[in-house]
Amino acid sequence: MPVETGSFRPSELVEIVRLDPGIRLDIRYATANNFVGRPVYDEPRAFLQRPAAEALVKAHRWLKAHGYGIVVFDGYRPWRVTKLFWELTPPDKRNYVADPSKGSLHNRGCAVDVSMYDLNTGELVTMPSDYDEMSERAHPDYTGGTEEQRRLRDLLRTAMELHDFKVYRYEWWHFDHKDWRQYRVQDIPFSEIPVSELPSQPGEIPPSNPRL
Ligand SMILES: C[C@@H](N)C(=O)N[C@H](C)C(=O)O
Ligand SMILES: [Zn+2]
Repeated sequence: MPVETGSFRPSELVEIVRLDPGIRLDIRYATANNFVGRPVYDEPRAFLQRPAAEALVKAHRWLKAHGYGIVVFDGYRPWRVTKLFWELTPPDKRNYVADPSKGSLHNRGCAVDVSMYDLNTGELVTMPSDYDEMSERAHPDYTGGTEEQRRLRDLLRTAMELHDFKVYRYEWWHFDHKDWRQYRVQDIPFSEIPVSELPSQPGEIPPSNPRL
């Protein structure tokens, strides 16, 4: 684990679906359908630090007016999983995984991997690349693919960037929350994450302005 000095906020990891059950999960790291080829999580769950989780709920509600909802592939990720990803990824593809000597922003509970589903059909949308595809098609500025794929990718980016997230320059699905510097790298498994005493109810998060 990286040695981190300085002061940090106490961790308050919240389970995303408790804030808004309309946010869907597709936790491929709890299945064999991921770039490792086997499950690396015991449970298909997703957590974020509270400010990031609340911002994600606002992005999801903003997207509603456009006919889409958020699908989460991954949120908080224990550090040992970042270390495993790094070890299994060829050196020339390591732009697509975080260096464990620094830790991933996922380890701080402040990064989230997301896509969108169509509110009418319930289907996951098609983006210019698959999730975790380690190629230039994954880059948020990739100019290939279809116009519709790029429109969807750019709509997701707009929704997230209006709500305090920043896209990662090599992955259209990876977004960092602005508060990431305030939280430490952690390695606790999902089963040991304390249950928050104060789960926000859906109505407690003010709606974002859908006209923005
Ligand atoms: C592994 C991929 N889904 C991802 O999250 N990559 C970034 C760079 C990370 O590991 O933090
Ligand atoms: Zn990510």
